[in-house]
Amino acid sequence: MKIFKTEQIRQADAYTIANAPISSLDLMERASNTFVRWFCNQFVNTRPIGIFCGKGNNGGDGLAIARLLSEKAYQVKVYIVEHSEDASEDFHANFIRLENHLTSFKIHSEVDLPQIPANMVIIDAMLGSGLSRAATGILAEVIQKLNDAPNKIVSVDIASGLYADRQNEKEDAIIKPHCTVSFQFPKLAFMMPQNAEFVGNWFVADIGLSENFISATPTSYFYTDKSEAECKIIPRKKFSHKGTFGHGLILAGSHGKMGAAILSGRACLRSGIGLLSMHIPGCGYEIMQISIPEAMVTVDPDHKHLSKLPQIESYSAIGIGPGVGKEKVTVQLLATLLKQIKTRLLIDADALNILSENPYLLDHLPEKTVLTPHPKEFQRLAGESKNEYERLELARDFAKKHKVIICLKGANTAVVLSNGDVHFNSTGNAGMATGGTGDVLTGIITSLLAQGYEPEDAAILGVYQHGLAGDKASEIKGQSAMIASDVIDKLGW
Ligand SMILES: NC(=O)C1=CN([C@@H]2O[C@H](COP(=O)(O)OP(=O)(O)OC[C@H]3O[C@@H](n4cnc5c(N)ncnc54)[C@H](OP(=O)(O)O)[C@@H]3O)[C@@H](O)[C@H]2O)[C@@H](O)CC1
Ligand SMILES: [K+]
Repeated sequence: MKIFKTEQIRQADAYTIANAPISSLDLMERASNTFVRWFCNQFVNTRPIGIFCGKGNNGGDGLAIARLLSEKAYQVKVYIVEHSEDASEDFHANFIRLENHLTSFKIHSEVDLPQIPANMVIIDAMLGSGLSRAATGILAEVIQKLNDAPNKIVSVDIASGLYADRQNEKEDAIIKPHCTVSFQFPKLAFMMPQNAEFVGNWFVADIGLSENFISATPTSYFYTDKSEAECKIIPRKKFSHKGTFGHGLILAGSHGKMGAAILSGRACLRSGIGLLSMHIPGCGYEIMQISIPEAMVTVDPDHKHLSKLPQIESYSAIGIGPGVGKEKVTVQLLATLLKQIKTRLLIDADALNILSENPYLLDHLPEKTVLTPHPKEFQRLAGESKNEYERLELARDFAKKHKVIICLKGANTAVVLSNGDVHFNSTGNAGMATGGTGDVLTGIITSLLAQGYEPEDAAILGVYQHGLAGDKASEIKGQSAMIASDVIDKLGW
């Protein structure tokens, strides 16, 4: 799914109005109807509803929603926050339509703020994608009051006060909704973990903006949902044999960190690879043979660390990093690998830290190498950033400069391609913030690379499947009890 910036959403809106043809007022009615259908599935009409409207089109949606809900026998109270003398045309039209149904209350200043009954559901329609500056004055006061109340808040399109695609200041007044119903597209702001409390659970309501416009308009931001991920899966043909699905090599482990090697190896095998070899230090030989009988093992001459690159010509993909440490001999091994490798490569964990500490190696990265840093590893690699928007830009620049693919791990892991495109992931949960899940991801993506998936697809699909398996694991174990091995157990598609 594409993610558009505010200006592009406005253009999609205008294009639809001009070409559908549909009037802007009817489009607002359609959007409001879509919202109401969603809302009625969530909340019964015995609960009072309080709708807080601004005076732009977001407020216009609020007024139309108020009328439509009251037609469905909801008890609705409408509050109009008088932040401006002027109102948008469609706000005005809906204000007139509403007058036959309901009286509205105007909020000019603090004294007009209403008492909010404890069971009232709040609909936030004060400011939408037209936010041009931080909410201040009476808007900020209403936002503060609603945030302080224990009531459920549902934001229309986007939380009032939250910029759709740029950074807010720390002190900005922003609604903290339980959920957001966004029209047609998710907003870039929803992808930023720092905004979690200003988004809540979010849903996209299709309001029928022009398909032609959407498909013809380029964007650098995408959201990988189920249908997009499933399209990438290459079906296994009936007459396949193990040679069909590649032979991967994972270089992993050191004394005390053989678990990382085991997790990545198991995940690799559970993700469809034909054959897997593991190159590990001497101390891990028996551990590995017993833990993963399906894997072939080559043993490094060094007992505790990886020091010597094995023969690599026969492999269709190589993954390196989980648990390898940063010993001098391992730095040397990575440098040799980068010189010799002619196949697909993934670099993770300590191997990324080796790159950060030896930046000359960055110039030797093969094109479309997949890097899987968590935020701290990325910071070591590319430098500090003030916020998540800045970090994303840094990742895009880094990916373009070094022609690599970066999976920036976190909630909504961002897969940044070497052309600067960003694919945010839709699966995964906080239960995956536990040791070893990164090693699992290394195994999955190495497996897909070895099977012949293009590196872009391997990264996007691998990240998606990793999160999906995490979601399945959390359903059974719960987020706090699940561990990385549970994620591996739930792999499979
Ligand atoms: N996507 C779609 O196709 C559809 C979108 N629809 C809906 O339209 C919404 C966007 O509407 P919108 O452009 O009128 O913007 P919205 O946020 O309601 O109003 C902003 C108004 O307030 C002002 N203002 C801005 N910041 C301010 C501040 N801090 N404090 C005070 N004032 C501030 C600003 O004027 P300004 O002062 O900047 O000139 C403007 O007058 C969108 O979110 C969705 O709900 C649907 O109806 C149909 C289809
Ligand atoms: K809103």
